[in-house]
Amino acid sequence: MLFKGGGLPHESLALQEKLFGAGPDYNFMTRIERFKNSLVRVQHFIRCCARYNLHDHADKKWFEGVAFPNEVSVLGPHSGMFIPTLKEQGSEEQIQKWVPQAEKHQIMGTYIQTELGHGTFVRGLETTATYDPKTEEFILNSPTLTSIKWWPGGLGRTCNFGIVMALLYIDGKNYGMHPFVVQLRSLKTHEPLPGLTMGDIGPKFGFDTVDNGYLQFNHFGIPRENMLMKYCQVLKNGTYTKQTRNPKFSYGAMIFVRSMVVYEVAGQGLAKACTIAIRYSAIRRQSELKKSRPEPQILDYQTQQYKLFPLLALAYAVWFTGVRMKEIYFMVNNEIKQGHTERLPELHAISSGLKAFTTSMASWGIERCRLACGGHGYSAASGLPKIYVNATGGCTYEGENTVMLLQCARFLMNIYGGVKNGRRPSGSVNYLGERISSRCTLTSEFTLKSLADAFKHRAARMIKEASERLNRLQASGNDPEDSWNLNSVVLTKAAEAHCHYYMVLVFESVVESVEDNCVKDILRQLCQLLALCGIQENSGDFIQDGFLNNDQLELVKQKQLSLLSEIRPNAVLLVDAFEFHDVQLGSILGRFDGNVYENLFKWAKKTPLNKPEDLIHRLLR
Ligand SMILES: CCCCCCCC/C=C\CCCCCCC/C=C/C(=O)SCCNC(=O)CCNC(=O)[C@H](O)C(C)(C)COP(=O)(O)OP(=O)(O)OC[C@H]1O[C@@H](n2cnc3c(N)ncnc32)[C@H](O)[C@@H]1OP(=O)(O)O
Ligand SMILES: Cc1cc2nc3c(=O)[nH]c(=O)nc-3n(C[C@H](O)[C@H](O)[C@H](O)COP(=O)(O)OP(=O)(O)OC[C@H]3O[C@@H](n4cnc5c(N)ncnc54)[C@H](O)[C@@H]3O)c2cc1C
Repeated sequence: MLFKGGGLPHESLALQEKLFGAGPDYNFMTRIERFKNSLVRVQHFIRCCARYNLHDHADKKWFEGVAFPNEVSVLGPHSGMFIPTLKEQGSEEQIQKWVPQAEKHQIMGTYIQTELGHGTFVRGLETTATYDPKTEEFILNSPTLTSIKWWPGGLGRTCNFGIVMALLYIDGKNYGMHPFVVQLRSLKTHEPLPGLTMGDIGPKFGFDTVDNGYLQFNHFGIPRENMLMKYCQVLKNGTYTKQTRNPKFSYGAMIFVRSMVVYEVAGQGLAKACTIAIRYSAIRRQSELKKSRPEPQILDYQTQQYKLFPLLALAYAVWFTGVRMKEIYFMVNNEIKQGHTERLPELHAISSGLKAFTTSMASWGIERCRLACGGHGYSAASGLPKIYVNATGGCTYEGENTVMLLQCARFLMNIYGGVKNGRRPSGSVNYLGERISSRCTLTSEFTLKSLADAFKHRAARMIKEASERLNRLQASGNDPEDSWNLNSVVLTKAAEAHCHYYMVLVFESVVESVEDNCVKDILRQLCQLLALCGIQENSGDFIQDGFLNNDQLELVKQKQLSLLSEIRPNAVLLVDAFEFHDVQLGSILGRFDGNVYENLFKWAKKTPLNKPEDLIHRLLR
């Protein structure tokens, strides 16, 4: 009950739906079959929403977790980007017009921003929306090959609507990127509307159940009322008006998804991978520890614990950080709605930084879990390849991770510069205004406070050094842009150090808030392990300025190893506590009942390659 709160009843309802629990095995399907199967599930999910009166997004999420295990469906871009953008950027009238239809799935939409030539550099996008006051229409056009929209999820075959990000032109003047609601397909025939060339972009690393698509506009007209007009308006006569506002408000959909990805993608993905690898390691026996004794569970090898328990600690840390990130998003977004925009830069920085930091760590961690399962980890039956290919997409979509770290670093440099000029920082960066002790307080007790302080010291020092290096590069004659580029590796490392500290701090605060002493002790061990592994893996950062000495580093190593044995008795319980149902894991290795071998054998017998009458059989005969 540490995690799920009120979600379980909905999950149980979803598990009762035969269509979600059974059906053909994903691993034996072609891409087209996977896509079709997902669409059937989408339709059933929509029926369930009506039947069980599921309106609240959180309630729907429990259903989605069962209906689309370890994959993204076309509902992801629809409910995660299309509807939120309508709500956030639309006028009251526009919200009334489109949101109810979208929530009832009468129209299906996606978020259409990226182009063949540009994804990261949003200001480089080329699609144009030119206002014609005579017809009171915007004419959408793709003027170049590189301006063809490319990637939006659901665009290829499914969606009949989309929010298109395009450059607004009035009277030859470019007003920058704006969002437009565009009907893409006929609501009767589902055919693309005339003036649109569109389709699926082809097979990908993962995301088989999503039809990521392309879209080329050939002077395609849409009504004036279809520009989302909460913040900017184009009047009938072509007059452009805008509220005093931050121009980055139109990037709001990206902040929203980045904030959600920490928990939904990184936290869930890594927790599932750890569940599979740790349960399997308790079932699998191999070699011998002592002569003439039964083969031990592989989880009893220290090296196996060293591979998996830090990842378990990381899974808990990312999970807690993801929950905190969501809370912060909704809190700051409410402030923004009431006109208080002061914390937008911080929200942008922390959501960009954590999205990048946690998806990279989770992606690396899921692959480590797969390796820790030996040969069977390489089989699709482990469920780990599917978890990996879908979760690792999070390193790229919603802002490529290096670019996102640099956005976080940009904010850190601004804050640090402000501190030098006497400004007091607050929120997630308030430590940059503190006098940071240069003396390490770590002792063999390894209190969570002393561990968090070590990460604080590292982040503050690396931010300071990145800032000073930037100034030196400029002082030696480089212009600001070249100085930034020449410093960008150092900047990304400073941003990572900031995010790492933030994650340790969140974990520490969760441990402190737990009342049950037994649970508190176990979580404290995990938090210690997370921090100690972070110190060891980045030991250079901690010893470079003499903060940590060799003796302390030796203590770190010793404590890390002793924690492995302390965590071992609770390891399986700690993954069971994530409460993933077998349907959600999609893994034979991670089955709750532990019947791994019997089911691997059954599964292999079902593989299509074993069917007697097929082309291969004829060729081999
Ligand atoms: C209620 C629960 C609901 C749960 C719903 C579930 C949600 C989903 C959960 C899981 C998702 C799984 C499914 C996902 C499916 C995948 C969908 C994928 C979609 C996409 O990928 S959409 C396309 C995304 N594209 C990008 O992210 C592009 C990345 N690039 C950029 O963001 C920007 O171009 C940039 C930030 C790299 C640079 O922008 P720009 O050049 O314009 O700006 P700069 O000159 O660098 O900076 C200027 C200034 O602005 C600040 N800034 C930049 N961005 C923002 C922002 N977004 N907000 C606020 N401020 C911003 C920047 O820091 C600078 O500030 P200073 O001048 O330094 O002060
Ligand atoms: C699974 C998936 C789903 C997606 N869904 C959608 C969707 O629904 N809607 C949509 O509009 N888009 C979608 N996208 C597109 C996605 O948002 C972009 O691919 C992403 O923003 C990265 O942009 P890019 O492809 O231009 O990468 P690039 O910017 O070309 O990145 C390539 C390399 O260049 C580096 N680089 C680029 N710029 C800089 C810089 N300024 N400084 C340092 N290094 C830099 C990057 O770090 C990276 O190593 C999706 C992508 C994927 C993979």
